[in-house]
Amino acid sequence: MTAQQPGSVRMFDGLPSELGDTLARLAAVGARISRRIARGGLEEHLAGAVGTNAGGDGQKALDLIADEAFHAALEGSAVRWVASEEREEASPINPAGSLALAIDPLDGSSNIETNVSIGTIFGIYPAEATAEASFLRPGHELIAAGYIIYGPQCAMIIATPGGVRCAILDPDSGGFAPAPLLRDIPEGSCEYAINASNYRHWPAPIRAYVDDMVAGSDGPRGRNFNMRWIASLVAELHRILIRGGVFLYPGDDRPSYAQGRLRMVYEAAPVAFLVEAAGGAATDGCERILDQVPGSLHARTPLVFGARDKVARVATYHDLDDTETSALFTRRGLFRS
Ligand SMILES: O=P(O)(O)OC[C@H]1O[C@](O)(COP(=O)(O)O)[C@@H](O)[C@@H]1O
Ligand SMILES: [Mg+2]
Ligand SMILES: [Mg+2]
Repeated sequence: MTAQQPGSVRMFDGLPSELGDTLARLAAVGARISRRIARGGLEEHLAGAVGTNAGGDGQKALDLIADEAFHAALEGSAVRWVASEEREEASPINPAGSLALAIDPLDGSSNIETNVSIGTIFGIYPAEATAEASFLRPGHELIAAGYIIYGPQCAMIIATPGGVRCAILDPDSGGFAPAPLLRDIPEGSCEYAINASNYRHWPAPIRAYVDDMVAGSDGPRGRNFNMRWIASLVAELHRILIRGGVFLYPGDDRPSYAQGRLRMVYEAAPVAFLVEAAGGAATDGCERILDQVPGSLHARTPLVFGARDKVARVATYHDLDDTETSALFTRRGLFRS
């Protein structure tokens, strides 16, 4: 692999130049954030609390550092609008720009001080005359989506209608190097990811689905499963792209969690676009994420994504009637795999 300088457009060969340039700018910022994370705790405390964002989440220092760095890097670019998790309203950048960028500048903020993988998630639409028209639209209108993962290895994964690209940051040169293309999401994994501490708050179909996996070889699925929960969406996504499995963040009955925790515009839609490009599926439990239109910039949605067969199975639990979802798993023989 040949290392390239951050921001080099070679990584984005074959893409329209304005899109390639925008992605190169995101890559350059990602490389700088990765270095800053690696030095976290030496000169600065990146996990220090600094405020609250429009979604009501506490903001950490790195949330704002990343948000400001991405906005600054887009000055003079083809980006007309930026919608960020950290800003209540979308920001106008270049009135003549043709692109609209939705971004979660720093995903997995609760993990900053724990030295666990965190990331940046983004989706790019053709820009419209207003921010609302640019972002409040179905995700299938995205022209690119991707993420940068800041982990033991920093990698950037991008999906366009032409396929999925992967590049890895060479820490010696400071440049991204193209890496072999990922395969489609593997089927047959026994791993699922969900924050099980919310079990008592979940709707009955999600409880039934998880009950049947927890029952393992003694239950209707007749096999054992393994659970993972990193609490960094990018890290769960990266694992699922590499190894398969399924991720669930359902709506639940906690105050303000009726639509789950994850936001449609800059988390769920870009993730869904990428997962579908990698041969997987993404739904809100039943319906395809990419067909849904968010009602506002920070609207939440339940999110289920991963291997197609697993995501489809979650939907089948929503077709069961109440007596079946509330029954003990031994009564759901229907789902024996
Ligand atoms: O703490 P919980 O409820 O398990 O939620 C974890 C989820 O929240 C997130 O951290 C939300 O993203 P932000 O860190 O960008 O707010 C996801 O990365 C993760 O999947
Ligand atoms: Mg996030
Ligand atoms: Mg975030």
